[in-house]
Amino acid sequence: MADGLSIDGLRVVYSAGRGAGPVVAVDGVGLEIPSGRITALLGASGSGKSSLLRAVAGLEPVAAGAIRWDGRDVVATPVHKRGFGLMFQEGQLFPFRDVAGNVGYGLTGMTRAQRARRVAEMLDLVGLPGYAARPITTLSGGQAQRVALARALAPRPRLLLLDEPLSALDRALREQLAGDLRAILTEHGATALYVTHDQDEAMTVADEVGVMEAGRLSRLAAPEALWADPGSAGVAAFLGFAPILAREQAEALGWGSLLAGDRPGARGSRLDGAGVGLALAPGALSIVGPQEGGPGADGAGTRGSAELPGASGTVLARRMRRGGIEVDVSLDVPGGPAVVAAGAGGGNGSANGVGTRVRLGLDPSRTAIIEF
Ligand SMILES: Nc1ncnc2c1ncn2[C@@H]1O[C@H](COP(=O)(O)OP(=O)(O)OP(=O)(O)O)[C@@H](O)[C@H]1O
Repeated sequence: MADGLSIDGLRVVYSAGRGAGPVVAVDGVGLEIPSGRITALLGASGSGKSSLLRAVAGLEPVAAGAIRWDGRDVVATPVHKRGFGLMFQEGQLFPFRDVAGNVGYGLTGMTRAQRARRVAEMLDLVGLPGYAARPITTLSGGQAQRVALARALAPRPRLLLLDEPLSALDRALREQLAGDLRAILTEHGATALYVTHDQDEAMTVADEVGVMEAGRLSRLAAPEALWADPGSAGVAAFLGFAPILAREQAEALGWGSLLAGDRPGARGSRLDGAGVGLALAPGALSIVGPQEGGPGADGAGTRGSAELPGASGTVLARRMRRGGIEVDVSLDVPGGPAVVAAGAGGGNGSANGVGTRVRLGLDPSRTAIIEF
């Protein structure tokens, strides 16, 4: 008997109203979350992430399939008897209670002293010691979400369901809280299903990340494995891989060896057919010098890596991104130019301004093989 959450062939179907056909929001998903592990679900808007989480919570009816905890089907169990904790985008704290009143809300069958002890323990865990008497209305957005997390964890739920818990916060806070959240959940030994559309957040928080497309779970893997092998063009595009070069294009650029089966992370069985391509992850390309033979080119530093040749293109645009200069380059590939983003390193930009011809190097570790 499997420990933890086990979902099998889950379907969630909505009726879309008069005249319209039903909407299949979750279409035959299987997923296991072993006890003590955190799984995040990523996917475009409307891919079915929230519907899946809500069905597990008991908030949406299940059209088909099973949801089991420790091997026992909970589909017929009402929401409040599943023993699952919930946390949403807006913490939905009770504004008329103070912090302690919110965190202690679900703690039944305890003496007042026991409850106060548990509340204090939870506030320590989420980094808000001493906040028990604070009115909810005086909290910042980040503090409110920490209180919401403390409230969700306080009754020791066997599974914690988090739906976009950080989406209402600004980027810097989201990044910090995502790291804190992982530490808190792991310290607490929590089993969790975490829904988000932010891939950095998913990869920071979770042990395994699933990508949903149109109601189906396309891929489920540990973050590094997902980056090394996104599996399909759809998942790769969702993660930000661009472009995905066809085999002929990769070969014409001199990068065909990266499609070889003995590459770490590559799945050999894929490589027999012609229908494979090379997907470039963000940061895979960077300018290594002016185009060979062009003005100022001396041949040095024009190779992409020890084994790979570089590729030439024309700079179309430049921008500042996360402290570095990034350029859009129109890369000469068979079948027409492909516009790619590449790092330009430091410098004042006179060497690689808009319109100049440059040579791009490829970091082979930031590429993946895709099956079409
Ligand atoms: N109550 C509802 N009635 C009818 N259709 C619904 C209902 N809730 C969701 N849907 C539809 O089900 C599909 C999946 O929606 P869902 O909210 O699960 O996706 P999501 O991946 O969580 O999206 P988002 O990131 O935008 O929240 C969408 O097509 C949506 O329009």
